[in-house]
Amino acid sequence: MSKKNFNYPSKLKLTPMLEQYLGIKQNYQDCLLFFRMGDFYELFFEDAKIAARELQIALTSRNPNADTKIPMCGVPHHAVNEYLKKLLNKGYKIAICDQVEDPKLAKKIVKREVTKVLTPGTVVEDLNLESKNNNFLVSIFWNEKKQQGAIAWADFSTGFWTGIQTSSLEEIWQWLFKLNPNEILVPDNFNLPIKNHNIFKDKIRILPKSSYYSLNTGTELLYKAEQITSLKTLDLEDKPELVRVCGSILSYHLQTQKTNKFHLHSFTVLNPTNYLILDEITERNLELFTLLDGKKGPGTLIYILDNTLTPMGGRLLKERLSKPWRKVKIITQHQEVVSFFYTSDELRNEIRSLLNKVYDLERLAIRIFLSKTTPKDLVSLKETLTILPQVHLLLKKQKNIPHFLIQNYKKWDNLEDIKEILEKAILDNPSPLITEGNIFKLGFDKQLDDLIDLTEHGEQKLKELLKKEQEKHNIPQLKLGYNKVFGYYLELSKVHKDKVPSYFERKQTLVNSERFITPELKELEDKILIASEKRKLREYELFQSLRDQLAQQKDRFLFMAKQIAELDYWQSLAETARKWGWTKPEITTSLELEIKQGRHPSIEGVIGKNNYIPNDIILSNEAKLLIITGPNMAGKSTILRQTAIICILTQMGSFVPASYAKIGITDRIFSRVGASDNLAQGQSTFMVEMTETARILRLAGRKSLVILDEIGRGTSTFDGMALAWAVAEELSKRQVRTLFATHYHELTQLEQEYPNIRNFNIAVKEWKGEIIFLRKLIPGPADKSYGIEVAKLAGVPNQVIARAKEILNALEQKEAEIKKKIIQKNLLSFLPKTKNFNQKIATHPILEELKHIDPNNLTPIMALNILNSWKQKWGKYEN
Ligand SMILES: Nc1ncnc2c1ncn2[C@@H]1O[C@H](COP(=O)(O)OP(=O)(O)OP(=O)(O)O)[C@@H](O)[C@H]1O
Repeated sequence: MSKKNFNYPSKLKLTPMLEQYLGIKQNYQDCLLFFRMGDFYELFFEDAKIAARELQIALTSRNPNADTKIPMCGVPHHAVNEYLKKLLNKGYKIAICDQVEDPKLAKKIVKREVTKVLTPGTVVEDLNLESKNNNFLVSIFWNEKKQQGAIAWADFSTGFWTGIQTSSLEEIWQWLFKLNPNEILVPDNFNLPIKNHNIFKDKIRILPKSSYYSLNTGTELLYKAEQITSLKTLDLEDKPELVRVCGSILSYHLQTQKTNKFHLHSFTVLNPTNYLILDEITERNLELFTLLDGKKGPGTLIYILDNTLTPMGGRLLKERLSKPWRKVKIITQHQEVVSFFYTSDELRNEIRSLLNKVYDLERLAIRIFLSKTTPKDLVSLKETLTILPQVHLLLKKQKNIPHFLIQNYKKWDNLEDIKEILEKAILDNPSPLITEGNIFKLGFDKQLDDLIDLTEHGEQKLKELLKKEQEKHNIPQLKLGYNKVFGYYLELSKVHKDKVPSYFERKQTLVNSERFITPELKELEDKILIASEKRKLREYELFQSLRDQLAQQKDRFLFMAKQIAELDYWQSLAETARKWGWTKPEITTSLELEIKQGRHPSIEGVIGKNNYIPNDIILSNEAKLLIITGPNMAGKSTILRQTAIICILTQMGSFVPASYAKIGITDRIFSRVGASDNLAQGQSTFMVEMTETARILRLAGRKSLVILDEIGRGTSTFDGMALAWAVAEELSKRQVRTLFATHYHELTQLEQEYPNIRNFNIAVKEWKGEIIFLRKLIPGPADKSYGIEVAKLAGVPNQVIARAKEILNALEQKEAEIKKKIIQKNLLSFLPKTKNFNQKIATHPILEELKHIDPNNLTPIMALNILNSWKQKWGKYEN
């Protein structure tokens, strides 16, 4: 929503309240202004129309009888969060304008100020935050002249932020799609397709480049926020575009958080070479977080993988799944710890039952620091802190702990001092609001104790005073009363007039009695009447001071939040491995990949352990590119995806769904799987397919893993096949580890020409005219397509199936025969040879060995041994 010039009807007669409203609204034109009036937040003019429509609440008018009406709607203040949540989800920016003085003390009109600005990408309150998801705000900058740009992203609710500078605009888009942020900041000169991009249009905030993206302001803000004196400290001295985007995020921080306190962690420049790069398309194709149709839940990898119990652990798991490691040392360190938790079910169960009671320490710490915490937050903090020492003790008791885990828990800080304060201070079930009192326990503060005593025992104290006066002057007839005019009074019948002491001040004379007050009674009355207000005020003061005290401990809280997240991550991977019978993979720096009895975890999760048929896959120097053929529905895509998923899991330090796996580290995984059109971006299905293929061919290297599913099928047979053929050749020549599923049977001839290409197919059986899927990957090409049989299975009517068969027969006999002759028999002989193919690589190792064997000098035993070694090496591809 952007309203540059806020207009209101000029004929409007302005009341002081409206004048105040308009004065404030001028500065928040791009926000919906929630204006506090008594127990309601009201919205006026255009804001009211939008809110009424979006929130489905009644639109009324402030001055129903006037000529020029003011549209208005409102929501009760105690339910405001629900409404805010809805508007944030729809991408609105909201300014909350509160009454900042006591209305009773206000001389004319109560003072109001905007106390916070909420935007979808910057909220830190528990509003629309999903506990196990990060809430990213992204900022982008592109310097057209230098052809250089940067992207940075921050989660204000956890303090995490990072970014990269790059000379590739495409890389910026990749990150943007992958992060799928809730809000995107861009400078006003940003003349790129993003502006028109349907997907992100509601999330974009266009900011003035000169102020938000200035290099000087960016540098100054970074100095202030990170408390540094040189950009070198953050490795930013040679990254001006990144400094600009960081600056824009910090400026936005100032604007929205309404505080000069920066709470983001130390900025780290992201180094992509540390990670296995999975672009957004690959994440989507492999259904890591969402299904292809965008839904979450069963069928996604995260659904199977996530056995975390804390929000921090859940977020960490997602982060690592989207960015697994690339360094063997790091992976094995984590793998050892996962193994440790895997082997002891008892320990894991105990840890799990403790972690289950831990709250979101990370977000609690940030809310405390930003003074946005509630009494309930402090109860959650207290409960979390009671768990920490128990987890610590449990870990300390264990034997044979991996060194990496010891390092982790040695630095453990149980935060016992904070726990003690909270235990003394906060009630177990405090009031949800900080202004309502009823937050603190007795014994925490003497002044508050007196006030609580008065509010809760005032009546008793009055009775005690009465008794004292009765006994002192021997007038048991003295009574206590109350009326609105005098408040509390002492009453005595006229009969005992002579017993009235001199300090009793007469207030009223009735027919038979007289009413008095005493200085002591007056003082007690004042105390009682204002004690309740005073108590609220005192509790508010105490809460603020406790919050400030806790805010200073932010780094300790965040450190422990990290420890807990890490622990939760390990136990979760161990739990998943146990649940699904996964094994620990071997990791190597070679380019090999060997998976025995591999399964697709998400499909297995849906169809059940017993219904999944495992498969072996070997990629080696001699089998770098596997051409996988087989009928529709046989399981080609599944095997492609499961191989990629097993690599990803390995590099997260996880166990994998296989009986054995040896995985050579991968730097990038590329996928071209299935039809995904991007009509929103104005591209056809075939165009998307080719754009993705082009990207793979540009970026894939020997350490990458490429999975290609039926490329070229979106165009005419010859065009498509020619493209698929050429792409396979290219990847084979570049020795990129590739799984290539295709329906073009002609491609299986590539095996004869390229020594690192191998044919595989997924076996099916025909039985009484029906097709039975065996789901087994076996060497060699598939014999036929079975397209019509699969169509029959899908319920295509019998008459259509029968007719299709007729047509197929005819085609096969006549035209198809001619084609077959040309394509299948002679294709290799008449296709032009490719250039620059390295013959040395192309030679099959067996042939290479044969060259050096002299049969005349071989004994039968030696010959048998050689044969045996070949059998061991090459005989794996048996049926
Ligand atoms: N190994 C397996 N064990 C059990 N079920 C499997 C296995 N592999 C695949 N399936 C089941 O078969 C379905 C189809 O598999 P998949 O999509 O991989 O086939 P495909 O050969 O790629 O088909 P198409 O060529 O039509 O795209 C999967 O959704 C899954 O339910």
